[in-house]
Amino acid sequence: MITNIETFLVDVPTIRPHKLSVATMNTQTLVLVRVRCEDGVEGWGEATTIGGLAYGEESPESIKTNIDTYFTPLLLGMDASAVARAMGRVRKAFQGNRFAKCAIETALLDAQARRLGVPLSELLGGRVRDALPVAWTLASGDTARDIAEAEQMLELRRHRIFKLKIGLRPVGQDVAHVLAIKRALGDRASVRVDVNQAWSELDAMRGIAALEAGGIDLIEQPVKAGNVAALARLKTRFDVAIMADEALHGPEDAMLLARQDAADVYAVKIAQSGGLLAANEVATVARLNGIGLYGGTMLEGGIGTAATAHLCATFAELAWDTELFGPLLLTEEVLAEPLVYRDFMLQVPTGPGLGVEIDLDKLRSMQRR
Ligand SMILES: O=C(O)C[C@H]1C=CC(=O)O1
Ligand SMILES: [Mn+2]
Repeated sequence: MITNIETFLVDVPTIRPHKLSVATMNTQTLVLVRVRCEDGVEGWGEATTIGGLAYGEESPESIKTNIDTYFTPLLLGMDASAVARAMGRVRKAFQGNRFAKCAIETALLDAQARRLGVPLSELLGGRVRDALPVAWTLASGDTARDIAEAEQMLELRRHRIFKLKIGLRPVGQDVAHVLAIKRALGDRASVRVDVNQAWSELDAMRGIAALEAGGIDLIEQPVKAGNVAALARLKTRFDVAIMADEALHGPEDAMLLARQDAADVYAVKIAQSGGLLAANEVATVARLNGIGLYGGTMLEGGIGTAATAHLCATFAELAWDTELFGPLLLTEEVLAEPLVYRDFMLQVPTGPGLGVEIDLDKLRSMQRR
């Protein structure tokens, strides 16, 4: 039986400013959920988003309030080991709130996997890989600093895939910035861009042509999420891979984008999808339509990152790797033992459930009050 649900907001400074077209992040607010059960088992989930309300329509504060006010009273007393049944009631009772649903579902699945003594990946169908290649986002806003950061990551053997955040400056300036970085790194790295919806279709036609000619491998969400027709036209027009991110809010969007042949790659994000199982459905739609997969992040800490890693470990094909670097962007760790990044890969935890332990004292000392 579910006996207690607790939510935490934790403000953690980033290691440097992280500049997106929609926000500049100097701190990240982790939204964490602990579900405790009568049998002594507990599970953790995460509902972290980016830039308050700048990126999505759920804020850290609204997620916490909605879980505390609506989800918790509904869930208390339910059978903790009947996860699908509990989530069915949640989905029936509450519209939207994908991040909150993801955190609750993750916590229930973490608890159930611990109860069964298996890694979460085994509840999700079984892992086919133990480590995942991880991209790093260069987003300091400064070309020379980004190149130095990339060189350092290559030297450390931590990342050899780099995603550049653009869309804030005029197209010509952004293109010059990206191509300078690509020229410096050459064939030693895959360089990709994320426009976070900032371009018009005309901007995109100019920008993508230049980026494609300069050897950039992937263009993420160049135009507005709602402009699926433009995304489809860009996919047809260019050879370089086009990835849908903000346009994807779960399995229905995955179907819609596939029907319109709008993207070569899907960024699979568990919170954006409304949970691990919905994210798995997004991946299934992609697979059935010949669309490549990329393990995406909302710059979560160790809990959400581990959860996504367990899901990605079950994908037969993961052609575009992952960007599961969230904890590395933060100055503080909430896990007792940090996730292991080695040889350009994140090692998927092997212990029961998420396979991570939370440092509760530390968490409480950082908790927003
Ligand atoms: O992909 C996004 O839009 C959000 C996020 C993921 C990596 C990063 O730097 O920002
Ligand atoms: Mn993105």
